[in-house]
Formats: sequence, C-alpha cells, structure tokens
Amino acid sequence: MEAEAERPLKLYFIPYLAAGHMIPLCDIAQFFASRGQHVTIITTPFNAQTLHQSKNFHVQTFQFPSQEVGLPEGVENLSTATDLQTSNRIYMATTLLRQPMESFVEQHPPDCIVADFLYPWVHDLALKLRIPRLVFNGFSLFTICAMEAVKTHGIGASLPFLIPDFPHHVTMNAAPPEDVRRFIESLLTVALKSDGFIINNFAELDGEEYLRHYERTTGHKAWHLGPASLVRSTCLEKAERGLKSVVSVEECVSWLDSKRVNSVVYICFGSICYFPDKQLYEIASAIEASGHEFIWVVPEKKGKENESEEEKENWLPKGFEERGMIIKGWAPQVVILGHPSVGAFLTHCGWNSTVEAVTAGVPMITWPVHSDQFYNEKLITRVRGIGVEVGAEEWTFCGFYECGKVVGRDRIEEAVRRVMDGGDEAQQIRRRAKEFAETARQAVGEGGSSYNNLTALIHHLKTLTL
Ligand SMILES: O=c1ccn([C@@H]2O[C@H](COP(=O)(O)OP(=O)(O)O[C@H]3O[C@H](CO)[C@@H](O)[C@H](O)[C@H]3O)[C@@H](O)[C@H]2O)c(=O)[nH]1
Repeated sequence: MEAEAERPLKLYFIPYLAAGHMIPLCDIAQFFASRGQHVTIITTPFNAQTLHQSKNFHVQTFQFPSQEVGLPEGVENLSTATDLQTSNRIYMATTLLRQPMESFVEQHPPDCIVADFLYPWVHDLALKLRIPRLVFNGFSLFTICAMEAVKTHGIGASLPFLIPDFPHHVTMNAAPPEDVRRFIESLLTVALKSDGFIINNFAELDGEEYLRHYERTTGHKAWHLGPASLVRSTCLEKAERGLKSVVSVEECVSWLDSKRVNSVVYICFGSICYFPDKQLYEIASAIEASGHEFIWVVPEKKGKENESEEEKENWLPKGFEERGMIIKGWAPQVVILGHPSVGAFLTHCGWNSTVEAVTAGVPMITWPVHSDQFYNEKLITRVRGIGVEVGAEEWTFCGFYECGKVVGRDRIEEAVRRVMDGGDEAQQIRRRAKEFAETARQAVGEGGSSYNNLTALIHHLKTLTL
C-alpha cells in the first residue's frame, strides 16, 4: 500500500480548443508534470503542434472533424477564426469530438480527469468511471464568485447592479446577453458538482476574502495554482505559447531595448476579439493624440479578394505606423509584457492577459469586451487598484458575439494618459502593480501559496484514488 501511495497520479487534461483556454490549462498540466505526476493532454493534431516545446507530458490526439463541419484543414482552434460562422463550426466540431474522446478515456481510465467547463459531458463520464473530476474555465475566482452571486440572486438582466453579498461593493454596468448568461450559468452548475475548480491565479490576487466567500456560499473547493505563465523559465520558451508568433522575439526585444523604461503602451485584445476598422481607427487616433509609442497586436485580417493595400489599411491614420510596432497576427505577449520599456497594457481583460500583466508588474488600461472580462476589470481597477478603466460598458466584438458599438477616442486617450503621464495616481498604480508581481513570483516558488496548494491537491487526489 505504501508503494502504491508513491505511484504518480495518472492525470488526463482536456483543454478547450481556444488559445485562452488551452495555454493556461496546458501550463498547469506542466505544473503537475514537473512534480512527478503522469500527465496526458487530450487534443487535436493542429493544437498538439502548439505543445511541442515540452517533453514531460504525453499528448493523445483525435482527428478534428473538419469535413463534417465544413472547415478547411488546420482550422482547429477558436483563435484562428476571424468570423462568427467559423467560430460556430469549431464549437460544433468540439461537440463531435466527445464520442471518440469519451471512448478513449473509458478504455484507458486515469486516476483523475481535468477538463474545461465547456465540456460538461465529462461530469457523467467521471461518475461512470468513479474517478475525481476537476474543472478549469480560465476565470479568476473573483469572477466565478460574481457569476455565482448573480446566478443565485437571479439578477443581472437590468443595469446597473450591485454584486450581492460581496466582500467589496462592486457595481456592474454591463451584463451579458440573456442566452449567453443562461449558457454560462448552466455550465457553472455542472462545474459545481465536480471535485473542485482549478484557478489560474495566485490566492493573494483573488484575495483570502473571496476564497472564504466562495467556499462559504457554494460548499465547493477551489485550488489556486497560478500564474500559469510562470511555469516556464526562459523567454524563448515563453515566445512559443499558443500559436506561432509572426514576429521574432529578437525583433520585439531589440525594438523595445531602444525605448525608455515605462514609455511604451502595449495593446492587445486577446485571441478571439476582432474590432471593425472604425474601432481600430479610434484606438489609433487616441494613441496618436497621447503621444506615446506603442506595440499593437491586430488580428490578421483575411481581407476580401481584390482589396487594395489602401483599403486594407483604412483604419490607420497617416504616419501612425512610424511611432510604433504593429503586429498583424500572433505576438510573443509574455515576452513583451516582461520588458521594462512597457509602461502600460491596453487590454480586453481576458483573464490570461490580466494575470500575465500582473505577473510582469505592468499597470492596465482596461477595456472589457465580453464574458468574464467585465468582472476582471472590477478586480483590477476597483478592488486591487492596478489599472484604470476606459469606460466600456457593453459587450461588443468577439468570436461569438457582435454589436455595432464603438468606444470613442477621447475616452481611450484619457485612460492612457492617466496611467502613462506619471502623476500621483499613476505612480501609486505602478507601485501596487510591482508589489503584486513580486507576490506572484513568490506564489509559484517552493513554499509559496500556489506551490503549497499543488502539493495539497496532489496529496488530496492520492487519498481519493490510490
Ligand atoms: O498575439 C497574441 C495574443 C494572445 N496571446 C496569448 O493568448 C492568451 C489570450 O488569453 P486571454 O487574455 O485570456 O484572452 P482570450 O483569448 O480572449 O481568452 C478567452 O478565455 C479567457 C479564459 O477563460 C477569458 O478570460 C476570456 O474572456 C476569453 O475571451 C494569453 O495567454 C496571451 O498571452 C499571445 O501570446 N499572443
């Protein structure tokens, strides 16, 4: 029995096919692998290629049903979609993957299964196999608490609303469309039947008060194991997170090396948000007016056939490109954020981007677009004081939702100035951001909060299964 307890856990990880979900869950899988556990990541061939950098876990692939859903070969990740139809087809494909994945797991059962909350079917599978199941959805615990509170109290349809029973007074000015809210709430209900949530954050950023609040109001367990982006140690490895970068790390670093400390605004809206030209033009005009240099990641546009160069770039004010670096496609975000010349991050508040900025000690200019991002913004600005808001109050553009609203240049410019122009407020925000970065680093080091949580979780799973 003693020897059995020493046996590594056999763990299956099933990440959702979107960069914002895959990157952190695969990083977290590596945390387990680095502690001697036997890890298998279950995914599709194209997504498996993005995992080449590590040898300490196994990958089990299943053919992506491209033909069945009418997609070209190689489009297997939500982050490679640039229109709603493609996104819907990828979602459809993930439902078709259930059957082959399920039968593989049944034939080769693990000790525990860790799956994205967008795969609620794993609940029944784990019950059938009598194995523990952990859930990952890539959200902060703060956001999960907020969503739970909104669900329990049946609020959120009319605005503004105060999140009920919360340790802080947090007023929300944005609500999801009713059908999306119901969908997320149904997934959360299934997630709460699991053996616990895995959170890509460190406990100090969500705060003890939210951990206690969560456990008290739900009776469910949450394990802070992040920041996931700290799993790897060298820049070159970090450059390969997610999709392939269209610029080299060297090019980004040498451009940033030529700039002053804290002088550059980094702009990126994650992997599934794409703005129309008129919104890009407002951003460009605001940055131009602020006078700051920038690195701006713009999703690669497919462009219509016969579109002239001028038509393709009609969102750029004249001469604008000269004062910064525009990256069309995928950028080495973690490397950029980690460079001392970067003084602020204009972000959509996707949770990965948020926690990566915190880890780098970079203040945020917050512009939520959809999903959990509006809650993340409140944690950053109102609760932890490490960013300022642009003032976006509505769901706008992303892979599964579109509306025609545009945020005007004046609001963007004002927020950029508040963080970049070095006044008292900016200095305090920067100081707090640096303190959280230090805490993040300590959390994943030996004896830190996330490190200890992982030790406790592995022990807990062993007592349940071995
Ligand atoms: O050019 C790029 C663009 C993105 N990234 C990385 O891609 C990830 C993007 O994740 P995130 O910032 O969370 O944004 P989304 O891709 O929008 O993530 C989705 O998933 C997140 C986790 O569930 C949610 O918080 C978001 O709202 C949801 O949109 C991050 O690790 C980035 O570092 C790059 O490396 N290079």
